[in-house]
Amino acid sequence: MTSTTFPWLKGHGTENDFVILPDPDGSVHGELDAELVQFLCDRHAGLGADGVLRVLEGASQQYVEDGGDWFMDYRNADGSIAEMCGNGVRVFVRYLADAGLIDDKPVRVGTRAGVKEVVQNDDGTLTVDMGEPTLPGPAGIVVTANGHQWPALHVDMGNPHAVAFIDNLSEPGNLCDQPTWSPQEAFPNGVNLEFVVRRGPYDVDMRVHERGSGETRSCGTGTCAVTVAAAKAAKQALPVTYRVGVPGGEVTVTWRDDNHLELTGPAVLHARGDFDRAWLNGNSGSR
Ligand SMILES: N[C@@H](CCC[C@H](N)C(=O)O)C(=O)O
Repeated sequence: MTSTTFPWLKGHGTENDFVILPDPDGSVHGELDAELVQFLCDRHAGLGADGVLRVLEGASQQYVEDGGDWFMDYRNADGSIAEMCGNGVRVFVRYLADAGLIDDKPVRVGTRAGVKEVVQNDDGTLTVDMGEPTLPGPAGIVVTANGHQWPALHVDMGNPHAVAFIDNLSEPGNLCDQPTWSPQEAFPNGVNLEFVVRRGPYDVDMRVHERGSGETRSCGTGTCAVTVAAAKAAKQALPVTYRVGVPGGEVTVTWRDDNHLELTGPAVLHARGDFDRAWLNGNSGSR
């Protein structure tokens, strides 16, 4: 039996924004359903967000075998489940700290892409050990947007990314429209698409079309995928650190010599409230 009202918060990491749903033992939302996620993320009829972060205590989680102190149950705006969210996990830990649920020690957050350790830095940023990238291929992936085509590199950060280097960030046009890729079989479960301009040896800017959310103002796993693609393209030795600019700000990504990626960036909480499920039921006929 799920509760009639439930608390929510809003937060963002470089303007990749999320509805946070505290649900320590899973009793508030039960099996979080896609329709509720879609409603909460709706920018006109709901609260508006790129995704939902449900906060579960590690002990109650059932999704990852190797544990974690907390579990981040991440959903895209369309209600689909994704393995990992690099901006979301920083916002998740910001919430835990703000709620007094953790101290200032590193926290281990379970995700569907394994456990991620997050450190709160003295300057207010958070650093996430994002783990190792893989480059599953195949070679010859092509991404098409706005009548342009680019070769792209498949980088897996627990979730799938295709990274294309372009000349100008306006070339992909209106990324509200879904870009396409070939071969289709390269990404049977969909893909996050990054469009990148190199500004310097360790400096890039990007836009992203996220699987399940459309164009967003930032994507943390995407900034890691882009760092991998950029460092590989330039044949740079590890460790290497990049500044990655996104429409909503910038982050720093280090590809360490142990092959792990480390993502550092801000996380902000900016609103909270209580939601009455009756409103959802009452409004469902008018959508
Ligand atoms: N915005 C996130 C990524 C969220 C998941 C992605 N849309 C997917 O479906 O894989 C990030 O900051 O990493």
